[in-house]
Amino acid sequence: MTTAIPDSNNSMQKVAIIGASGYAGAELVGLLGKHKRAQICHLVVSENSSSEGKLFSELHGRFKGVCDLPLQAFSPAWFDNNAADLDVVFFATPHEFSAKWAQAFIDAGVKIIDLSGGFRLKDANDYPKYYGFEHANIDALATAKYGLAEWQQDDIAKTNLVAVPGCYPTASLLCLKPLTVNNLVVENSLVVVNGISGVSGAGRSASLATNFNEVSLKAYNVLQHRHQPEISQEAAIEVVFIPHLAPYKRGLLATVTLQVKDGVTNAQIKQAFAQAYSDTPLVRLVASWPEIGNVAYTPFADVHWQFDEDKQVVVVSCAIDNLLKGAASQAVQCFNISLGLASEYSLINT
Ligand SMILES: NC(=O)C1=CN([C@@H]2O[C@H](COP(=O)(O)OP(=O)(O)OC[C@H]3O[C@@H](n4cnc5c(N)ncnc54)[C@H](OP(=O)(O)O)[C@@H]3O)[C@@H](O)[C@H]2O)C=CC1
Ligand SMILES: CC(=O)N[C@@H](CCC(=O)OP(=O)(O)O)C(=O)O
Repeated sequence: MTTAIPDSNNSMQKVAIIGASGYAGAELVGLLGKHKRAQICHLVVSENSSSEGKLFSELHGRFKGVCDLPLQAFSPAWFDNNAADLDVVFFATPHEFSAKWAQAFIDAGVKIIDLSGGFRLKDANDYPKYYGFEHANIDALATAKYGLAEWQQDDIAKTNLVAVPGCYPTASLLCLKPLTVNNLVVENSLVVVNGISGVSGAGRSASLATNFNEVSLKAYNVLQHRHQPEISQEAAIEVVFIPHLAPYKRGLLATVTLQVKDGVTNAQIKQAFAQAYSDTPLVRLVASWPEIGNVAYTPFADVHWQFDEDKQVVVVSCAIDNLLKGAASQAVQCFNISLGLASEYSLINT
C-alpha cells in the first residue's frame, strides 16, 4: 500500500530525525529547522548512545541558539510512545537500523525517508554480500522507491518509503542517466566510474582508516563497494566502480567513462543532457569540469561532459556535497516532492 502525506491544508509535517548526532543527521536538522512545512519534534540517537540527553547544539556547536533540542534515545518504548504522532521520520542511521525498523513506522502511518542503504537494493540477496547482513524486511524492500530526485519524482510522490540514493550513486547516476535512458551506450561495454570522497563520507565515528591525519589518496573497496550494485541497478547497466578517499572534509566527485554506439553524435549527447537538466535548479550543466569547491556546503550538483568523436568515448563528471546532495538535501528534495512542492523548495535562497 502506498500513501501520500495527507496535505490538503498545507499543514506542518511533524518530523523526527533518527541519527541526529551524526553528520548527515546534523545537516538534516539544519535544513528542516528552516523548512516552513516541517516541525522537528524529536532528535534521536541509539539506545545506548553517549549523546543521549545532551543538547543537539552541544554536539554541533554551530547550531547553538538555532536548535537546542535534547537528543533522545531510540528504543521500542520510544517507538510506542512517539511514532504514531509523527508524519515523517528521517533515518540517518546505520543501514541495519533502517532495515529493521522502517516497516514498524510505516504500519504506524508514518512516512520514511531513509538516508541509509537499507532499502536501495531491490535484490535481498545482495544485502549479505554487499552490506554484511540478511535483510530483516523483504516485504518493505519490495515497496521502497529509489529517490534520485531529478529522475524519480512520480515514484517519490507516491511511496511511503523513500530510499535516498547513496552519495557516490547520486553523482554517478546524474552522469549516466541522460545517456542510458536515451539508449546511447554500447551494450555490454566497459563503463568505468571513478569516485573521490572526502573523509566526512565515512561518518562521525572515529576510525584509523578515515582519520584525517592518516588519509592521503587511495582507492578502496575496488570491485566490491556496496555502491557498485546500486549504480548498476539504477542505470540499468553494469559498471566498474572505483571509489577513492582523499584528505579533505566535504565533497565528492564522480567521473564516468564509457563508449557510445556507432553513429551517436555530439548533438545527440548535448540534447540528452540538455533535456535532462535544463529545468533542474539543483543540477547545473556547467561549462568546464566540475569542482568540489563550487558545490561543497550547497545542495547543487554540477555536471559537465566531453565527447571524443573518433573513439566514440564520453567522459562525464559530477561534483556534489556528499552530506547535502549526496544525503540530507536530497532527502529534503524527496520530502518536498512528497508534499507536492518543487523539489528545491527551501533549499535555494533561504
Ligand atoms: N556521510 C555521508 O557522506 C553519507 C552518509 N549516508 C548514510 O547516512 C547514514 C548516516 O551516516 P553518517 O551521518 O555519515 O553517520 P554517523 O556515524 O556520522 O552518524 C550515525 C548516526 O546514527 C546514530 N545511530 C547509530 N546506531 C543507531 C541505532 N542503532 N539506532 C539509532 N541511531 C543510531 C548515531 O548516533 P549515536 O552513535 O550517538 O547513537 C548517529 O547519530 C548512514 O546510513 C550513511 O551510510 C548517506 C549518504 C552520504
Ligand atoms: C569516504 C567513505 O567512507 N564513504 C562511504 C560512502 C558514504 C556513505 O555513507 O555511503 P551511503 O551513501 O551508502 O550511505 C563509504 O565508502 O562507505
